[in-house]
Amino acid sequence: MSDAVLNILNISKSFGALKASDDVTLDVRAGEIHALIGPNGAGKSTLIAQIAGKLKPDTGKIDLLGMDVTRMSIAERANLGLGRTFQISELAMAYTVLENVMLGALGKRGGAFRFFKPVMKDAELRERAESAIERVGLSQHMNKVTSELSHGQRRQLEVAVALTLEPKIFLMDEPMAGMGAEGSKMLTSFLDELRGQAPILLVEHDMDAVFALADRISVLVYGKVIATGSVDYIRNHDEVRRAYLGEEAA
Ligand SMILES: Nc1ncnc2c1ncn2[C@@H]1O[C@H](COP(=O)(O)OP(=O)(O)OP(=O)(O)O)[C@@H](O)[C@H]1O
Repeated sequence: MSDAVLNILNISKSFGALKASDDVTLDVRAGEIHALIGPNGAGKSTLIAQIAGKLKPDTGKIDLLGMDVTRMSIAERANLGLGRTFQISELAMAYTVLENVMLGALGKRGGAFRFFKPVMKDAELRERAESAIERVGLSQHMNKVTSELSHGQRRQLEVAVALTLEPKIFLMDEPMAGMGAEGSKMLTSFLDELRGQAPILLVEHDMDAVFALADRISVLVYGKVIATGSVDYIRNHDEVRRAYLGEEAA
């Protein structure tokens, strides 16, 4: 049996006449960071949305841990172990770091927001949240209100929220976006370590981060995967250089 945690098989998705995903097949294997790169509008976010369950593919199949999840809801996929970093807008800005992470853990239990207060006293949940916060290096900011965090710290917080769900795989859509050089470096080393816990499908424009982290890279152009392979293979791939990397790979 293959060690693929996620298998995307012949996925296609059109918006009117536009094929945003065109017969995409790729897998994410245990222990790896698989980067998905491509020019603006290539269909990276559309593909991630189909894996997460936000969009339904027109054709094709998505297997997660050997189960066909193509028709499952976002919540069902999350419960199976599909973690994704939330967009910043999904964090509750008026709440503390700890409260945000506990809210995330609560989601896993199917609880409701109105039960939040008693939940804050739930020792097991709190412990899980605190350990996730520690793992991303935000312990000293545990009781800070989220709106007071820097952009980079909010990114770390998103990962902590995802970690409480004990994901078997992570989807990350441009985690480096808006980070300064120092923040990117820190996040790069964190993701490097995280792959040991759960493999990552990483959409990222920051090529330094991609080349530093990826075990494999898939290149999407006009909705199609034009190449999949190691960093060296992709850097030296003629069509990829023409379509996307240009001088960057030189
Ligand atoms: N809901 C939608 N309705 C119509 N067209 C859409 C929709 N979502 C995406 N598209 C189009 O599908 C194509 C792929 O978009 P997508 O956002 O997936 O690309 P991307 O590779 O993530 O781009 P970027 O790197 O700029 O984020 C684009 O041409 C986009 O305009």
